[in-house]
Amino acid sequence: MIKYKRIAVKVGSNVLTRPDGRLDVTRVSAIVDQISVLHKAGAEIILISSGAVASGRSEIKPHKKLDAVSARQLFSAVGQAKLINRYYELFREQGIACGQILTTKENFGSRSLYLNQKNCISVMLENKVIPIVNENDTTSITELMFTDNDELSGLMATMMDVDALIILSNVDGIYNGNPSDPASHVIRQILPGQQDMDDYISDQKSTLGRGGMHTKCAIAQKVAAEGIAVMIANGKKENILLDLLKKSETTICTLFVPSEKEISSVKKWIAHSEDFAKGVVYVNAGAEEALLDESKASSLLPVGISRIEGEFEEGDIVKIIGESGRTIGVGKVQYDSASARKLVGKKGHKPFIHYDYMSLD
Ligand SMILES: Nc1ncnc2c1ncn2[C@@H]1O[C@H](COP(=O)(O)OP(=O)(O)O)[C@@H](O)[C@H]1O
Ligand SMILES: N[C@@H](CCC(=O)OP(=O)(O)O)C(=O)O
Repeated sequence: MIKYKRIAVKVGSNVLTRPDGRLDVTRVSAIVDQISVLHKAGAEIILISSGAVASGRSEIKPHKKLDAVSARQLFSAVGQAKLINRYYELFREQGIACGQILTTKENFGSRSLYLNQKNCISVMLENKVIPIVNENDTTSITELMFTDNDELSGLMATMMDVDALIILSNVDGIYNGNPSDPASHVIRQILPGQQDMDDYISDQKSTLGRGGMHTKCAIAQKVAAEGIAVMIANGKKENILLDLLKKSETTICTLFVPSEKEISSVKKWIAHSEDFAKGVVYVNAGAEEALLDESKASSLLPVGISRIEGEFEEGDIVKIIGESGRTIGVGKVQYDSASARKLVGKKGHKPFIHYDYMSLD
């Protein structure tokens, strides 16, 4: 019996490649076998798989030295084809259909693109097809790339309302010190709103990883705050996925305990939309206090605004900043910037951001 119905599984580059950089077909096969068991037991799995750049790099030797962007484009174009081909054949041997989704950060930037993408994955799941998601590294513009696939997996987990997100890396979880120091151990559980983890985590990364443990941890905390259980575990261990789900008490990982607070799906989208903010709204002290008062739900009214920056349309996302300069949150606006500027500080108008369309930090 599996505890979770819908699960997002993210597999890092290092899990899927050998020390010499080649695709580790045995590991890919082991991951596919475990996902197949879960799929056959009735779980809906969304696989977020890195490994395109790493598998392309070992496949092709460029004629001349390439700049970073060209190298990423070339290696991912070749590597993604190789990777998805492996997955396709391995899932087919299990009698399971899989499909490829290559996405970019822009696809999360507007509600319509977001819902379109959500629809695609929903229809795949309804038809028992396993979605295999990766960033489209061939067309992603450097400034608009996901920090790494951990960020992408967090967005996917929230968008698809999964019950659990499992992040498979090359370490057993988050250590309370340097993972290679025998004196440090894996932190087994992190409660909602718990401590700042930065003291434990170094900037050290695995050889092929992009974001490192800092992003993994920040994403995991954000996703858990939205009610989704998150586990960081070692994808190189035999049967790790099945053990995490069937022998959770005894399997080493870092579990981010999900918050019990109910959050609407639009609020979840807004919570992950800060990078797409088209403008900034500065609020006065009274409005800041009202917004941050957890005992009641307050919308942001024009009377609480002191200044507006940027040009935006109704329905765009803006960042909310308090008098001290601190970012309070983000929200979807009910005015365009020109109309809003005319109403700054004025009473008796509809909310600039309704509470239901606001996510506070
Ligand atoms: N406190 C910590 N606990 C665990 N790993 C850590 C810690 N601090 C830094 N790391 C590094 O984070 C790496 C995993 O992140 P990353 O390189 O992004 O992997 P992936 O390819 O799986 O996304 C580990 O290999 C480890 O070197
Ligand atoms: N989209 C890239 C993934 C880069 C990345 O985020 O890697 P990782 O930190 O190992 O999950 C690829 O497939 O190579």
